[in-house]
Amino acid sequence: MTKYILAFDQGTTSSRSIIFNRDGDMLTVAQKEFTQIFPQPGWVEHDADEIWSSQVGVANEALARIGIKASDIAAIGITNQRETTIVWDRKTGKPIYNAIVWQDRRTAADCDQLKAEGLETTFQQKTGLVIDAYFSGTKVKWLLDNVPYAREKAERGELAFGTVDSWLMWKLTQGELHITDVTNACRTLLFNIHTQQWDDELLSILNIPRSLLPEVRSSSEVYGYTSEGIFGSRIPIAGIAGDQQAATFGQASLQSGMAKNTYGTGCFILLNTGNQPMQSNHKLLTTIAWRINGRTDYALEGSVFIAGAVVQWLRDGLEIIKHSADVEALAASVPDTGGVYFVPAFVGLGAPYWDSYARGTITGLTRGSTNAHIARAALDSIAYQTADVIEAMRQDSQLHLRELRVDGGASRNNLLMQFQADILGVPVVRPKITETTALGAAYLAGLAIGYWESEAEILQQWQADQWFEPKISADHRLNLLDSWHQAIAQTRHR
Ligand SMILES: Nc1ncnc2c1ncn2[C@@H]1O[C@H](COP(=O)(O)OP(=O)(O)O)[C@@H](O)[C@H]1O
Ligand SMILES: O=P(O)(O)OC[C@H](O)CO
Repeated sequence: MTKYILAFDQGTTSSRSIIFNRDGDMLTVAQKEFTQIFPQPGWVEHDADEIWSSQVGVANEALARIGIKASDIAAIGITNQRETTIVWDRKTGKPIYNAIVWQDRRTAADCDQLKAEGLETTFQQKTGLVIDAYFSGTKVKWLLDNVPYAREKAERGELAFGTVDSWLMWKLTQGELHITDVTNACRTLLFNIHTQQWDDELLSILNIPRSLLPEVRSSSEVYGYTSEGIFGSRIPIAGIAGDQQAATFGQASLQSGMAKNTYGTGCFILLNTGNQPMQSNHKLLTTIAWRINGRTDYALEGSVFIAGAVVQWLRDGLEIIKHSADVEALAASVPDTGGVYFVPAFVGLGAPYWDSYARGTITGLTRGSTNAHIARAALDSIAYQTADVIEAMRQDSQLHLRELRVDGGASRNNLLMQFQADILGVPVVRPKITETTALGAAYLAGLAIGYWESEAEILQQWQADQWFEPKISADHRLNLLDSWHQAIAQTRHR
């Protein structure tokens, strides 16, 4: 009987389950959006039970669609929205509060306080991260300080913390396993990326008891099996990685110097830097790309908070398009932005600025500006933000990128991809399989059980679909970037 790999891709806006075969072909995708909860401005939550029910629901749907059973699945790989924080009661298995999502800014003032205490270097040297509300650490502290009796319970060892991978693993094994992998652990502000251990000094700064924390494992190994009641028969769970690291793996950016950008709600650019962590001098993150068979690869990451989400705002806020895909035709109806620049700092700015208090700005409007100019400026902003990150990577690593591999919903937009190549002066390449996040998780699981033999096999499976070559002159590029940086300056919080 042919066996398949089932990937769980638990994202910010939807849960997806995708089934792959040995050739890395996608046989089916089942997807379900779930509720986004905005209790206050700047706060974003998910219902952790809905995360679980939607994920298991789409897994069953995917199996049913192609008429296979759990016993036909060789292994499950899990990939997930990162940093999103869940704390649950070990005895009842019930979350003590909603999941606090990576986008949530409620702990921005706590982060300011940590910075004022001069702790930036300590956190950066140990975790590779900047102090920001984006990461899990201050979210866990907030839960312990604000949910009634949470701290007392945590101190008695009654609570468990996990990112979404840990939560899914706990549910899949009915409370048998409380684990995470290094790629998720390294996004918490609590994990030392050099020793690959939870760090007592950081735990004490944030006042988080160690008993809350999951055991940290590699990204590719048989961690355990799904409980019998869930899919009928027990399936090995053999891969875990945060979604951006999984996408880097799925893009076969397996060698130092290779980079990918995923254009979803935000944009996440990861540059593989090989077996040594590279510290950034330009506010990029040093992150673990994966750990396989005792070997750790690292990446430099630039996280941009608003990318495809600016297109959603054109759709839902301004209502100038009906569907996200309509933005391409509207933007292409004008030759350029007519001098309009749009900085979509709706939730502040991520890398390389890390300005929590910047807000969105549109500059250069004239009587001649139209919806089309604004749409084009919105698309361009995605490419400019990426260019800022890649310039910071160039300065940090001295590497000149040979190509940028792209994926994610907005990478379908050819106008955007062409402008991305133009503004970078680097070719952009879109692969045949753009579900690279799920594919990466499938590969990690498959490697652990010998379904795929080696990373060399994975390198061979990656195939380009479309190339976008830079077409504008270096002078034109510099002028555009200069105007963009003037717009950024107007956006910054002073
Ligand atoms: N043709 C398009 N042009 C620009 N943006 C698009 C297009 N199609 C989808 N998007 C944007 O891509 C995002 C969805 O991509 P996806 O990879 O599913 O994101 P996520 O995993 O963050 O939920 C949405 O923000 C949407 O506005
Ligand atoms: O779920 P996505 O694709 O928006 O990715 C979210 C990132 O993991 C946040 O760090």
